Amino acid sequence: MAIIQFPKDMKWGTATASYQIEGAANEGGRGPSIWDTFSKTPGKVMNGDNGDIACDSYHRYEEDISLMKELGITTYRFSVAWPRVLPNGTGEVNQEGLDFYHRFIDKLLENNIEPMCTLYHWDLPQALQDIGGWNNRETIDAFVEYAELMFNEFNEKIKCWITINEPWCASFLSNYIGNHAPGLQDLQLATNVAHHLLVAHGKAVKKYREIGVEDGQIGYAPNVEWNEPYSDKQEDIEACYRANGWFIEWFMDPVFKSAYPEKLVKWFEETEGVTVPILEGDMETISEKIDFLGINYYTGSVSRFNKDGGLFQHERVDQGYQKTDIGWNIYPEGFYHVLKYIKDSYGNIPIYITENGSCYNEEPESNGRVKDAGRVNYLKQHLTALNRAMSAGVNIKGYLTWSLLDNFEWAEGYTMRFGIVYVNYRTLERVRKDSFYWYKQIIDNNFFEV
Ligand SMILES: N=NNCCOCCOc1ccc(-c2cn(C[C@@H]3NC[C@@H](O)[C@H]3O)nn2)cc1
Repeated sequence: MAIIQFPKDMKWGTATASYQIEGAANEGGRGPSIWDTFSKTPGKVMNGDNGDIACDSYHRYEEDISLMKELGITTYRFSVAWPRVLPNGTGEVNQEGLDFYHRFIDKLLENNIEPMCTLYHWDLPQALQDIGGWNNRETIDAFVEYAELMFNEFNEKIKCWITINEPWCASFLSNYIGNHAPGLQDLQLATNVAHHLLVAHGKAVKKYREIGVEDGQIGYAPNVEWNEPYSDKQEDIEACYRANGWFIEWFMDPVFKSAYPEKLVKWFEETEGVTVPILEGDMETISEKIDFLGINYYTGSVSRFNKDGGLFQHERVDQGYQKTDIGWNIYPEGFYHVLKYIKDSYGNIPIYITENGSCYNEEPESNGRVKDAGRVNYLKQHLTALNRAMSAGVNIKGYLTWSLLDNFEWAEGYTMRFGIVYVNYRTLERVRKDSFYWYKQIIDNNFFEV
Protein backbone atom coordinates (compact mmCIF):
# COMPACT_ATOMS: atom_id res chain seq x y z
CA MET A 1 0.00 0.00 0.00
CA ALA A 2 1.20 3.53 -0.73
CA ILE A 3 0.06 6.74 0.91
CA ILE A 4 -0.83 9.52 -1.53
CA GLN A 5 -0.39 12.69 0.54
CA PHE A 6 -1.30 16.22 -0.55
CA PRO A 7 0.04 19.55 0.85
CA LYS A 8 -1.83 21.09 3.78
CA ASP A 9 -2.78 24.15 1.69
CA MET A 10 -4.18 22.09 -1.22
CA LYS A 11 -7.50 23.57 -2.35
CA TRP A 12 -10.24 21.01 -2.96
CA GLY A 13 -13.38 21.79 -4.90
CA THR A 14 -15.99 20.93 -7.45
CA ALA A 15 -16.92 22.56 -10.75
CA THR A 16 -20.13 23.28 -12.64
CA ALA A 17 -21.33 25.69 -15.33
CA SER A 18 -24.38 27.92 -15.72
CA TYR A 19 -26.13 26.41 -18.73
CA GLN A 20 -25.52 22.90 -17.42
CA ILE A 21 -27.10 23.30 -13.97
CA GLU A 22 -29.07 26.56 -13.54
CA GLY A 23 -32.27 26.01 -15.51
CA ALA A 24 -34.69 28.99 -15.19
CA ALA A 25 -33.75 29.64 -18.80
CA ASN A 26 -36.74 31.91 -19.35
CA GLU A 27 -36.91 33.37 -15.86
CA GLY A 28 -35.39 36.27 -13.96
CA GLY A 29 -34.86 38.39 -17.05
CA ARG A 30 -32.38 35.99 -18.68
CA GLY A 31 -31.95 36.39 -22.44
CA PRO A 32 -31.41 33.47 -24.86
CA SER A 33 -27.95 32.00 -25.45
CA ILE A 34 -26.55 30.03 -28.38
CA TRP A 35 -27.10 26.86 -26.34
CA ASP A 36 -30.83 27.64 -26.01
CA THR A 37 -30.94 27.93 -29.80
CA PHE A 38 -28.70 24.90 -30.47
CA SER A 39 -30.43 22.56 -28.01
CA LYS A 40 -33.82 23.45 -29.53
CA THR A 41 -32.51 22.63 -33.03
CA PRO A 42 -33.70 19.11 -33.90
CA GLY A 43 -30.94 16.49 -33.98
CA LYS A 44 -28.26 18.53 -32.21
CA VAL A 45 -28.65 17.23 -28.65
CA MET A 46 -29.37 13.67 -27.54
CA ASN A 47 -33.11 13.09 -26.98
CA GLY A 48 -33.73 16.78 -27.78
CA ASP A 49 -32.59 17.65 -24.23
CA ASN A 50 -32.06 21.30 -23.27
CA GLY A 51 -31.13 23.49 -20.31
CA ASP A 52 -34.59 24.93 -19.64
CA ILE A 53 -34.70 23.19 -16.23
CA ALA A 54 -31.39 21.28 -15.98
CA CYS A 55 -30.68 20.76 -12.23
CA ASP A 56 -32.84 23.81 -11.34
CA SER A 57 -29.89 25.18 -9.39
CA TYR A 58 -31.25 28.69 -9.99
CA HIS A 59 -33.87 27.80 -7.35
CA ARG A 60 -32.05 24.99 -5.51
CA TYR A 61 -28.60 26.57 -5.02
CA GLU A 62 -29.00 26.55 -1.21
CA GLU A 63 -29.39 22.77 -1.27
CA ASP A 64 -26.38 22.50 -3.57
CA ILE A 65 -24.31 24.65 -1.23
CA SER A 66 -25.28 22.54 1.77
CA LEU A 67 -23.99 19.50 -0.18
CA MET A 68 -20.72 21.40 -0.82
CA LYS A 69 -20.52 22.24 2.91
CA GLU A 70 -21.03 18.59 3.82
CA LEU A 71 -18.37 17.63 1.30
CA GLY A 72 -15.97 20.06 2.94
CA ILE A 73 -14.78 21.79 -0.22
CA THR A 74 -13.03 25.16 0.13
CA THR A 75 -13.50 26.29 -3.49
CA TYR A 76 -16.49 26.08 -5.81
CA ARG A 77 -16.09 26.78 -9.50
CA PHE A 78 -19.21 28.01 -11.24
CA SER A 79 -19.92 30.15 -14.30
CA VAL A 80 -22.06 33.21 -14.77
CA ALA A 81 -24.63 33.07 -17.55
CA TRP A 82 -23.68 36.15 -19.60
CA PRO A 83 -27.26 36.46 -20.97
CA ARG A 84 -28.61 36.44 -17.41
CA VAL A 85 -26.79 39.69 -16.57
CA LEU A 86 -26.73 41.22 -20.07
CA PRO A 87 -29.72 39.69 -21.90
CA ASN A 88 -28.63 41.20 -25.23
CA GLY A 89 -24.95 40.65 -24.60
CA THR A 90 -24.27 44.37 -24.20
CA GLY A 91 -26.10 47.47 -23.05
CA GLU A 92 -29.01 47.05 -20.66
CA VAL A 93 -28.09 45.28 -17.43
CA ASN A 94 -30.56 42.81 -15.91
CA GLN A 95 -30.47 43.69 -12.20
CA GLU A 96 -32.46 40.54 -11.36
CA GLY A 97 -29.58 38.53 -12.82
CA LEU A 98 -26.97 40.34 -10.76
CA ASP A 99 -29.15 39.94 -7.67
CA PHE A 100 -29.34 36.18 -8.22
CA TYR A 101 -25.55 35.89 -8.34
CA HIS A 102 -25.21 38.10 -5.24
CA ARG A 103 -27.58 35.81 -3.30
CA PHE A 104 -25.73 32.73 -4.53
CA ILE A 105 -22.22 34.06 -3.82
CA ASP A 106 -23.25 35.41 -0.40
CA LYS A 107 -24.47 31.92 0.52
CA LEU A 108 -21.14 30.43 -0.62
CA LEU A 109 -19.18 32.95 1.48
CA GLU A 110 -21.46 32.38 4.48
CA ASN A 111 -20.35 28.72 4.26
CA ASN A 112 -16.65 29.62 3.92
CA ILE A 113 -16.57 28.39 0.34
CA GLU A 114 -14.44 30.49 -2.02
CA PRO A 115 -16.17 31.31 -5.33
CA MET A 116 -14.07 30.62 -8.45
CA CYS A 117 -16.02 32.41 -11.18
CA THR A 118 -15.82 31.53 -14.88
CA LEU A 119 -17.04 34.43 -17.02
CA TYR A 120 -17.49 32.47 -20.25
CA HIS A 121 -18.55 28.84 -20.19
CA TRP A 122 -20.05 28.77 -23.71
CA ASP A 123 -23.51 30.36 -23.22
CA LEU A 124 -22.91 33.29 -25.57
CA PRO A 125 -25.92 35.64 -25.76
CA GLN A 126 -27.78 34.78 -28.96
CA ALA A 127 -27.97 38.49 -29.82
CA LEU A 128 -24.18 38.45 -30.28
CA GLN A 129 -24.26 35.29 -32.38
CA ASP A 130 -26.80 37.12 -34.56
CA ILE A 131 -24.02 39.61 -35.46
CA GLY A 132 -21.47 36.83 -36.11
CA GLY A 133 -20.62 35.79 -32.57
CA TRP A 134 -16.94 35.28 -31.81
CA ASN A 135 -16.16 35.59 -35.52
CA ASN A 136 -17.00 39.30 -35.17
CA ARG A 137 -14.44 41.34 -33.20
CA GLU A 138 -17.32 43.39 -31.77
CA THR A 139 -18.00 40.35 -29.56
CA ILE A 140 -14.57 40.86 -28.01
CA ASP A 141 -15.61 44.37 -26.95
CA ALA A 142 -18.93 43.00 -25.67
CA PHE A 143 -17.05 40.44 -23.57
CA VAL A 144 -14.83 43.15 -22.06
CA GLU A 145 -17.96 45.22 -21.23
CA TYR A 146 -19.46 42.14 -19.54
CA ALA A 147 -16.21 41.35 -17.69
CA GLU A 148 -15.89 44.95 -16.47
CA LEU A 149 -19.48 44.88 -15.21
CA MET A 150 -18.79 41.66 -13.29
CA PHE A 151 -15.44 42.81 -11.89
CA ASN A 152 -16.93 46.06 -10.57
CA GLU A 153 -20.08 44.36 -9.26
CA PHE A 154 -18.40 41.43 -7.47
CA ASN A 155 -14.83 42.47 -6.76
CA GLU A 156 -15.40 42.48 -2.97
CA LYS A 157 -16.80 38.93 -3.07
CA ILE A 158 -15.01 37.10 -5.89
CA LYS A 159 -11.20 36.95 -5.69
CA CYS A 160 -10.63 34.22 -8.30
CA TRP A 161 -11.70 34.74 -11.90
CA ILE A 162 -11.48 32.57 -15.01
CA THR A 163 -12.02 34.41 -18.30
CA ILE A 164 -12.69 31.63 -20.85
CA ASN A 165 -13.43 27.95 -20.30
CA GLU A 166 -11.97 25.48 -22.79
CA PRO A 167 -11.33 27.81 -25.76
CA TRP A 168 -10.68 24.69 -27.92
CA CYS A 169 -14.27 23.53 -27.35
CA ALA A 170 -15.70 27.05 -27.81
CA SER A 171 -13.83 27.45 -31.12
CA PHE A 172 -12.86 24.21 -32.95
CA LEU A 173 -15.40 21.79 -31.43
CA SER A 174 -18.17 24.36 -31.96
CA ASN A 175 -17.25 25.93 -35.31
CA TYR A 176 -15.19 23.25 -37.14
CA ILE A 177 -16.17 19.82 -35.81
CA GLY A 178 -19.64 21.25 -35.17
CA ASN A 179 -20.73 19.09 -32.21
CA HIS A 180 -21.35 22.09 -29.94
CA ALA A 181 -23.19 25.41 -30.36
CA PRO A 182 -23.44 27.17 -32.77
CA GLY A 183 -22.72 23.93 -34.70
CA LEU A 184 -20.75 25.37 -37.63
CA GLN A 185 -18.15 23.51 -39.69
CA ASP A 186 -15.58 25.92 -41.10
CA LEU A 187 -11.92 25.71 -40.06
CA GLN A 188 -11.09 29.31 -40.99
CA LEU A 189 -14.08 30.58 -39.02
CA ALA A 190 -13.10 28.36 -36.06
CA THR A 191 -9.53 29.72 -36.24
CA ASN A 192 -10.90 33.27 -36.20
CA VAL A 193 -13.09 32.37 -33.19
CA ALA A 194 -10.12 30.84 -31.34
CA HIS A 195 -8.06 33.97 -31.93
CA HIS A 196 -10.84 36.33 -30.87
CA LEU A 197 -11.46 34.28 -27.72
CA LEU A 198 -7.76 34.71 -26.86
CA VAL A 199 -7.88 38.45 -27.57
CA ALA A 200 -11.01 38.73 -25.42
CA HIS A 201 -9.21 36.85 -22.65
CA GLY A 202 -6.23 39.22 -22.82
CA LYS A 203 -8.39 42.36 -22.90
CA ALA A 204 -10.37 41.14 -19.89
CA VAL A 205 -7.13 40.51 -17.97
CA LYS A 206 -5.95 44.04 -18.89
CA LYS A 207 -9.29 45.47 -17.67
CA TYR A 208 -8.94 43.50 -14.43
CA ARG A 209 -5.47 44.98 -13.89
CA GLU A 210 -6.77 48.50 -14.60
CA ILE A 211 -9.57 48.13 -12.05
CA GLY A 212 -6.97 46.83 -9.61
CA VAL A 213 -7.85 44.30 -6.95
CA GLU A 214 -5.36 43.74 -4.12
CA ASP A 215 -5.86 40.10 -3.35
CA GLY A 216 -7.51 38.94 -6.57
CA GLN A 217 -6.27 36.50 -9.19
CA ILE A 218 -7.26 35.84 -12.80
CA GLY A 219 -6.56 33.08 -15.28
CA TYR A 220 -8.18 30.95 -17.97
CA ALA A 221 -8.99 27.24 -18.28
CA PRO A 222 -7.91 25.44 -21.46
CA ASN A 223 -8.77 21.76 -21.86
CA VAL A 224 -5.94 19.43 -22.81
CA GLU A 225 -5.64 15.87 -24.02
CA TRP A 226 -2.46 13.75 -24.15
CA ASN A 227 -1.43 11.78 -27.25
CA GLU A 228 1.55 9.51 -26.49
CA PRO A 229 3.57 8.45 -29.57
CA TYR A 230 2.98 4.81 -30.50
CA SER A 231 6.65 4.46 -31.50
CA ASP A 232 9.89 6.45 -31.69
CA LYS A 233 9.30 6.99 -35.38
CA GLN A 234 9.57 10.71 -36.17
CA GLU A 235 6.24 10.61 -38.02
CA ASP A 236 4.48 9.32 -34.90
CA ILE A 237 6.18 11.87 -32.64
CA GLU A 238 5.26 14.71 -34.98
CA ALA A 239 1.67 13.51 -35.40
CA CYS A 240 1.29 13.48 -31.60
CA TYR A 241 2.87 16.93 -31.34
CA ARG A 242 0.22 18.24 -33.76
CA ALA A 243 -2.68 16.52 -31.97
CA ASN A 244 -1.50 17.70 -28.54
CA GLY A 245 -0.60 21.13 -29.90
CA TRP A 246 -4.16 21.79 -31.08
CA PHE A 247 -5.11 21.98 -27.40
CA ILE A 248 -1.83 22.95 -25.69
CA GLU A 249 0.44 25.08 -27.88
CA TRP A 250 -2.38 26.64 -29.87
CA PHE A 251 -3.94 28.12 -26.71
CA MET A 252 -0.87 28.47 -24.48
CA ASP A 253 1.93 29.77 -26.73
CA PRO A 254 -0.04 32.99 -27.46
CA VAL A 255 -0.65 33.55 -23.72
CA PHE A 256 2.81 32.60 -22.43
CA LYS A 257 5.03 33.27 -25.48
CA SER A 258 3.03 35.98 -27.27
CA ALA A 259 3.12 33.95 -30.53
CA TYR A 260 1.28 31.04 -32.11
CA PRO A 261 3.24 27.79 -32.53
CA GLU A 262 4.98 28.20 -35.88
CA LYS A 263 4.84 24.52 -36.88
CA LEU A 264 1.06 24.41 -36.41
CA VAL A 265 0.47 27.76 -38.11
CA LYS A 266 2.42 26.45 -41.12
CA TRP A 267 0.46 23.18 -40.98
CA PHE A 268 -2.86 25.05 -41.10
CA GLU A 269 -1.65 27.26 -43.93
CA GLU A 270 -0.10 24.51 -46.06
CA THR A 271 -2.69 21.74 -45.59
CA GLU A 272 -5.87 23.78 -45.17
CA GLY A 273 -5.09 27.27 -46.48
CA VAL A 274 -6.15 28.66 -43.11
CA THR A 275 -4.49 31.68 -41.48
CA VAL A 276 -4.81 33.41 -38.11
CA PRO A 277 -6.45 36.89 -38.34
CA ILE A 278 -3.89 38.65 -36.12
CA LEU A 279 -4.19 42.44 -35.93
CA GLU A 280 -1.46 44.71 -34.64
CA GLY A 281 -1.25 44.56 -30.86
CA ASP A 282 -3.27 41.34 -30.55
CA MET A 283 -0.38 39.14 -29.41
CA GLU A 284 0.73 41.69 -26.82
CA THR A 285 -2.86 41.83 -25.53
CA ILE A 286 -3.27 38.04 -25.41
CA SER A 287 -0.03 37.61 -23.45
CA GLU A 288 -1.05 39.97 -20.64
CA LYS A 289 0.35 38.20 -17.57
CA ILE A 290 -2.07 35.90 -15.75
CA ASP A 291 -1.91 34.72 -12.13
CA PHE A 292 -2.78 31.04 -12.62
CA LEU A 293 -3.58 28.47 -15.26
CA GLY A 294 -6.70 26.30 -15.03
CA ILE A 295 -6.27 22.87 -16.62
CA ASN A 296 -9.16 20.62 -17.64
CA TYR A 297 -8.10 17.02 -18.29
CA TYR A 298 -10.26 13.98 -18.99
CA THR A 299 -8.52 11.57 -21.30
CA GLY A 300 -5.82 10.77 -23.82
CA SER A 301 -4.50 8.03 -26.01
CA VAL A 302 -1.51 6.34 -27.59
CA SER A 303 -1.50 7.80 -31.11
CA ARG A 304 0.44 7.63 -34.34
CA PHE A 305 0.80 9.08 -37.82
CA ASN A 306 -1.84 8.22 -40.38
CA LYS A 307 -1.76 10.26 -43.57
CA ASP A 308 -5.52 9.69 -43.86
CA GLY A 309 -6.00 10.60 -40.21
CA GLY A 310 -7.89 13.86 -40.67
CA LEU A 311 -6.74 17.41 -39.93
CA PHE A 312 -3.44 16.46 -38.27
CA GLN A 313 -2.83 13.11 -39.99
CA HIS A 314 -2.97 11.34 -36.66
CA GLU A 315 -4.96 8.44 -35.26
CA ARG A 316 -5.57 7.04 -31.83
CA VAL A 317 -4.33 3.45 -31.41
CA ASP A 318 -6.54 1.31 -29.18
CA GLN A 319 -4.44 -0.17 -26.35
CA GLY A 320 -7.37 -1.86 -24.67
CA TYR A 321 -7.57 0.81 -21.97
CA GLN A 322 -10.72 0.71 -19.91
CA LYS A 323 -13.19 3.37 -20.93
CA THR A 324 -15.78 5.41 -19.04
CA ASP A 325 -19.45 5.28 -20.01
CA ILE A 326 -18.96 8.12 -22.49
CA GLY A 327 -16.36 6.02 -24.31
CA TRP A 328 -13.24 7.98 -23.28
CA ASN A 329 -10.03 6.14 -22.37
CA ILE A 330 -9.14 6.03 -18.69
CA TYR A 331 -5.58 7.32 -19.09
CA PRO A 332 -4.12 8.71 -15.85
CA GLU A 333 -0.57 8.53 -17.25
CA GLY A 334 -1.67 11.14 -19.74
CA PHE A 335 -2.57 13.45 -16.85
CA TYR A 336 0.98 13.17 -15.48
CA HIS A 337 2.58 13.61 -18.92
CA VAL A 338 0.53 16.64 -19.93
CA LEU A 339 1.14 18.44 -16.63
CA LYS A 340 4.90 17.76 -16.82
CA TYR A 341 4.88 18.93 -20.45
CA ILE A 342 3.09 22.17 -19.53
CA LYS A 343 5.54 22.85 -16.69
CA ASP A 344 8.55 22.11 -18.93
CA SER A 345 7.12 24.23 -21.77
CA TYR A 346 5.72 27.24 -19.94
CA GLY A 347 7.47 27.46 -16.57
CA ASN A 348 5.93 26.83 -13.24
CA ILE A 349 2.88 29.04 -13.16
CA PRO A 350 0.42 28.08 -10.39
CA ILE A 351 -2.06 25.53 -11.78
CA TYR A 352 -5.54 24.62 -10.58
CA ILE A 353 -7.05 21.45 -11.99
CA THR A 354 -10.30 23.19 -12.84
CA GLU A 355 -11.90 20.06 -14.27
CA ASN A 356 -11.17 16.35 -14.01
CA GLY A 357 -13.81 13.68 -13.72
CA SER A 358 -15.52 10.75 -15.33
CA CYS A 359 -18.78 9.66 -16.81
CA TYR A 360 -20.54 6.75 -15.12
CA ASN A 361 -24.29 6.36 -15.50
CA GLU A 362 -25.27 4.20 -12.54
CA GLU A 363 -28.79 4.71 -11.18
CA PRO A 364 -29.71 4.54 -7.47
CA GLU A 365 -30.34 0.99 -6.21
CA SER A 366 -33.49 0.07 -4.33
CA ASN A 367 -31.83 1.14 -1.06
CA GLY A 368 -31.05 4.56 -2.57
CA ARG A 369 -27.31 3.94 -2.87
CA VAL A 370 -25.46 4.86 -6.08
CA LYS A 371 -22.49 2.52 -6.36
CA ASP A 372 -20.22 4.40 -8.80
CA ALA A 373 -17.06 2.35 -8.19
CA GLY A 374 -15.74 3.34 -11.63
CA ARG A 375 -15.74 7.00 -10.67
CA VAL A 376 -13.98 6.27 -7.36
CA ASN A 377 -11.29 4.35 -9.26
CA TYR A 378 -10.95 7.13 -11.84
CA LEU A 379 -10.50 9.66 -9.03
CA LYS A 380 -7.93 7.44 -7.26
CA GLN A 381 -5.92 6.92 -10.45
CA HIS A 382 -5.96 10.57 -11.50
CA LEU A 383 -5.20 11.95 -8.05
CA THR A 384 -2.28 9.50 -7.91
CA ALA A 385 -1.05 10.80 -11.27
CA LEU A 386 -1.56 14.38 -10.04
CA ASN A 387 0.47 13.61 -6.92
CA ARG A 388 3.26 12.22 -9.11
CA ALA A 389 3.23 15.42 -11.20
CA MET A 390 3.46 17.48 -7.98
CA SER A 391 6.44 15.35 -6.88
CA ALA A 392 8.00 16.18 -10.25
CA GLY A 393 7.66 19.87 -9.39
CA VAL A 394 4.41 20.85 -11.12
CA ASN A 395 2.98 23.80 -9.18
CA ILE A 396 -0.50 22.45 -8.43
CA LYS A 397 -2.56 24.67 -6.09
CA GLY A 398 -5.87 22.87 -6.17
CA TYR A 399 -8.10 20.20 -7.64
CA LEU A 400 -11.75 20.66 -8.56
CA THR A 401 -13.57 17.59 -9.78
CA TRP A 402 -16.08 17.77 -12.62
CA SER A 403 -18.76 17.71 -11.43
CA LEU A 404 -20.67 18.32 -8.19
CA LEU A 405 -23.95 17.33 -9.87
CA ASP A 406 -25.00 15.21 -12.81
CA ASN A 407 -25.95 17.86 -15.34
CA PHE A 408 -26.59 18.78 -19.00
CA GLU A 409 -23.57 17.29 -20.79
CA TRP A 410 -23.89 19.40 -23.95
CA ALA A 411 -24.57 17.33 -27.09
CA GLU A 412 -25.01 14.22 -24.90
CA GLY A 413 -27.83 15.94 -23.02
CA TYR A 414 -28.76 14.18 -19.75
CA THR A 415 -27.67 10.75 -20.94
CA MET A 416 -24.11 11.14 -19.61
CA ARG A 417 -23.57 11.65 -15.87
CA PHE A 418 -20.36 13.22 -14.47
CA GLY A 419 -21.61 14.12 -10.99
CA ILE A 420 -20.54 12.86 -7.56
CA VAL A 421 -24.17 13.65 -6.74
CA TYR A 422 -26.90 11.92 -8.72
CA VAL A 423 -29.73 14.14 -10.00
CA ASN A 424 -33.18 12.68 -10.61
CA TYR A 425 -34.19 14.88 -13.57
CA ARG A 426 -37.89 14.14 -12.98
CA THR A 427 -38.01 15.11 -9.29
CA LEU A 428 -34.72 17.10 -9.17
CA GLU A 429 -33.85 15.18 -6.00
CA ARG A 430 -30.12 15.06 -5.29
CA VAL A 431 -28.61 11.69 -4.17
CA ARG A 432 -25.03 11.43 -2.86
CA LYS A 433 -23.08 8.76 -4.77
CA ASP A 434 -20.38 6.55 -3.24
CA SER A 435 -17.84 8.87 -4.92
CA PHE A 436 -19.25 11.80 -2.90
CA TYR A 437 -18.29 10.05 0.33
CA TRP A 438 -14.91 8.96 -1.03
CA TYR A 439 -14.06 12.48 -2.20
CA LYS A 440 -15.20 13.85 1.21
CA GLN A 441 -12.66 11.54 2.84
CA ILE A 442 -9.86 12.89 0.65
CA ILE A 443 -10.82 16.44 1.50
CA ASP A 444 -10.99 15.63 5.22
CA ASN A 445 -7.69 13.70 5.34
CA ASN A 446 -5.70 15.22 2.46
CA PHE A 447 -4.35 11.75 1.72
CA PHE A 448 -5.53 8.34 0.59
CA GLU A 449 -4.05 4.88 0.24
CA VAL A 450 -3.56 3.06 -3.05
N1 LIG B 1 -10.09 15.64 -29.83
N2 LIG B 1 -10.57 15.52 -30.96
N3 LIG B 1 -11.83 15.16 -31.19
C1 LIG B 1 -12.30 14.91 -32.53
C2 LIG B 1 -13.80 14.72 -32.58
O1 LIG B 1 -14.31 14.81 -31.29
C3 LIG B 1 -15.70 14.99 -31.20
C4 LIG B 1 -16.05 15.30 -29.76
O2 LIG B 1 -14.96 15.99 -29.15
C5 LIG B 1 -15.09 16.37 -27.85
C6 LIG B 1 -13.94 16.77 -27.18
C7 LIG B 1 -14.02 17.18 -25.88
C8 LIG B 1 -15.24 17.16 -25.22
C9 LIG B 1 -15.29 17.55 -23.82
C10 LIG B 1 -16.37 17.50 -22.97
N4 LIG B 1 -15.88 17.88 -21.77
C11 LIG B 1 -16.61 17.94 -20.50
C12 LIG B 1 -17.00 19.39 -20.34
N5 LIG B 1 -15.83 20.25 -20.08
C13 LIG B 1 -16.47 21.49 -19.68
C14 LIG B 1 -17.68 21.10 -18.91
O3 LIG B 1 -18.76 21.85 -19.39
C15 LIG B 1 -17.90 19.61 -19.17
O4 LIG B 1 -19.24 19.34 -19.46
N6 LIG B 1 -14.61 18.19 -21.88
N7 LIG B 1 -14.23 17.96 -23.13
C16 LIG B 1 -16.39 16.77 -25.87
C17 LIG B 1 -16.32 16.35 -27.20
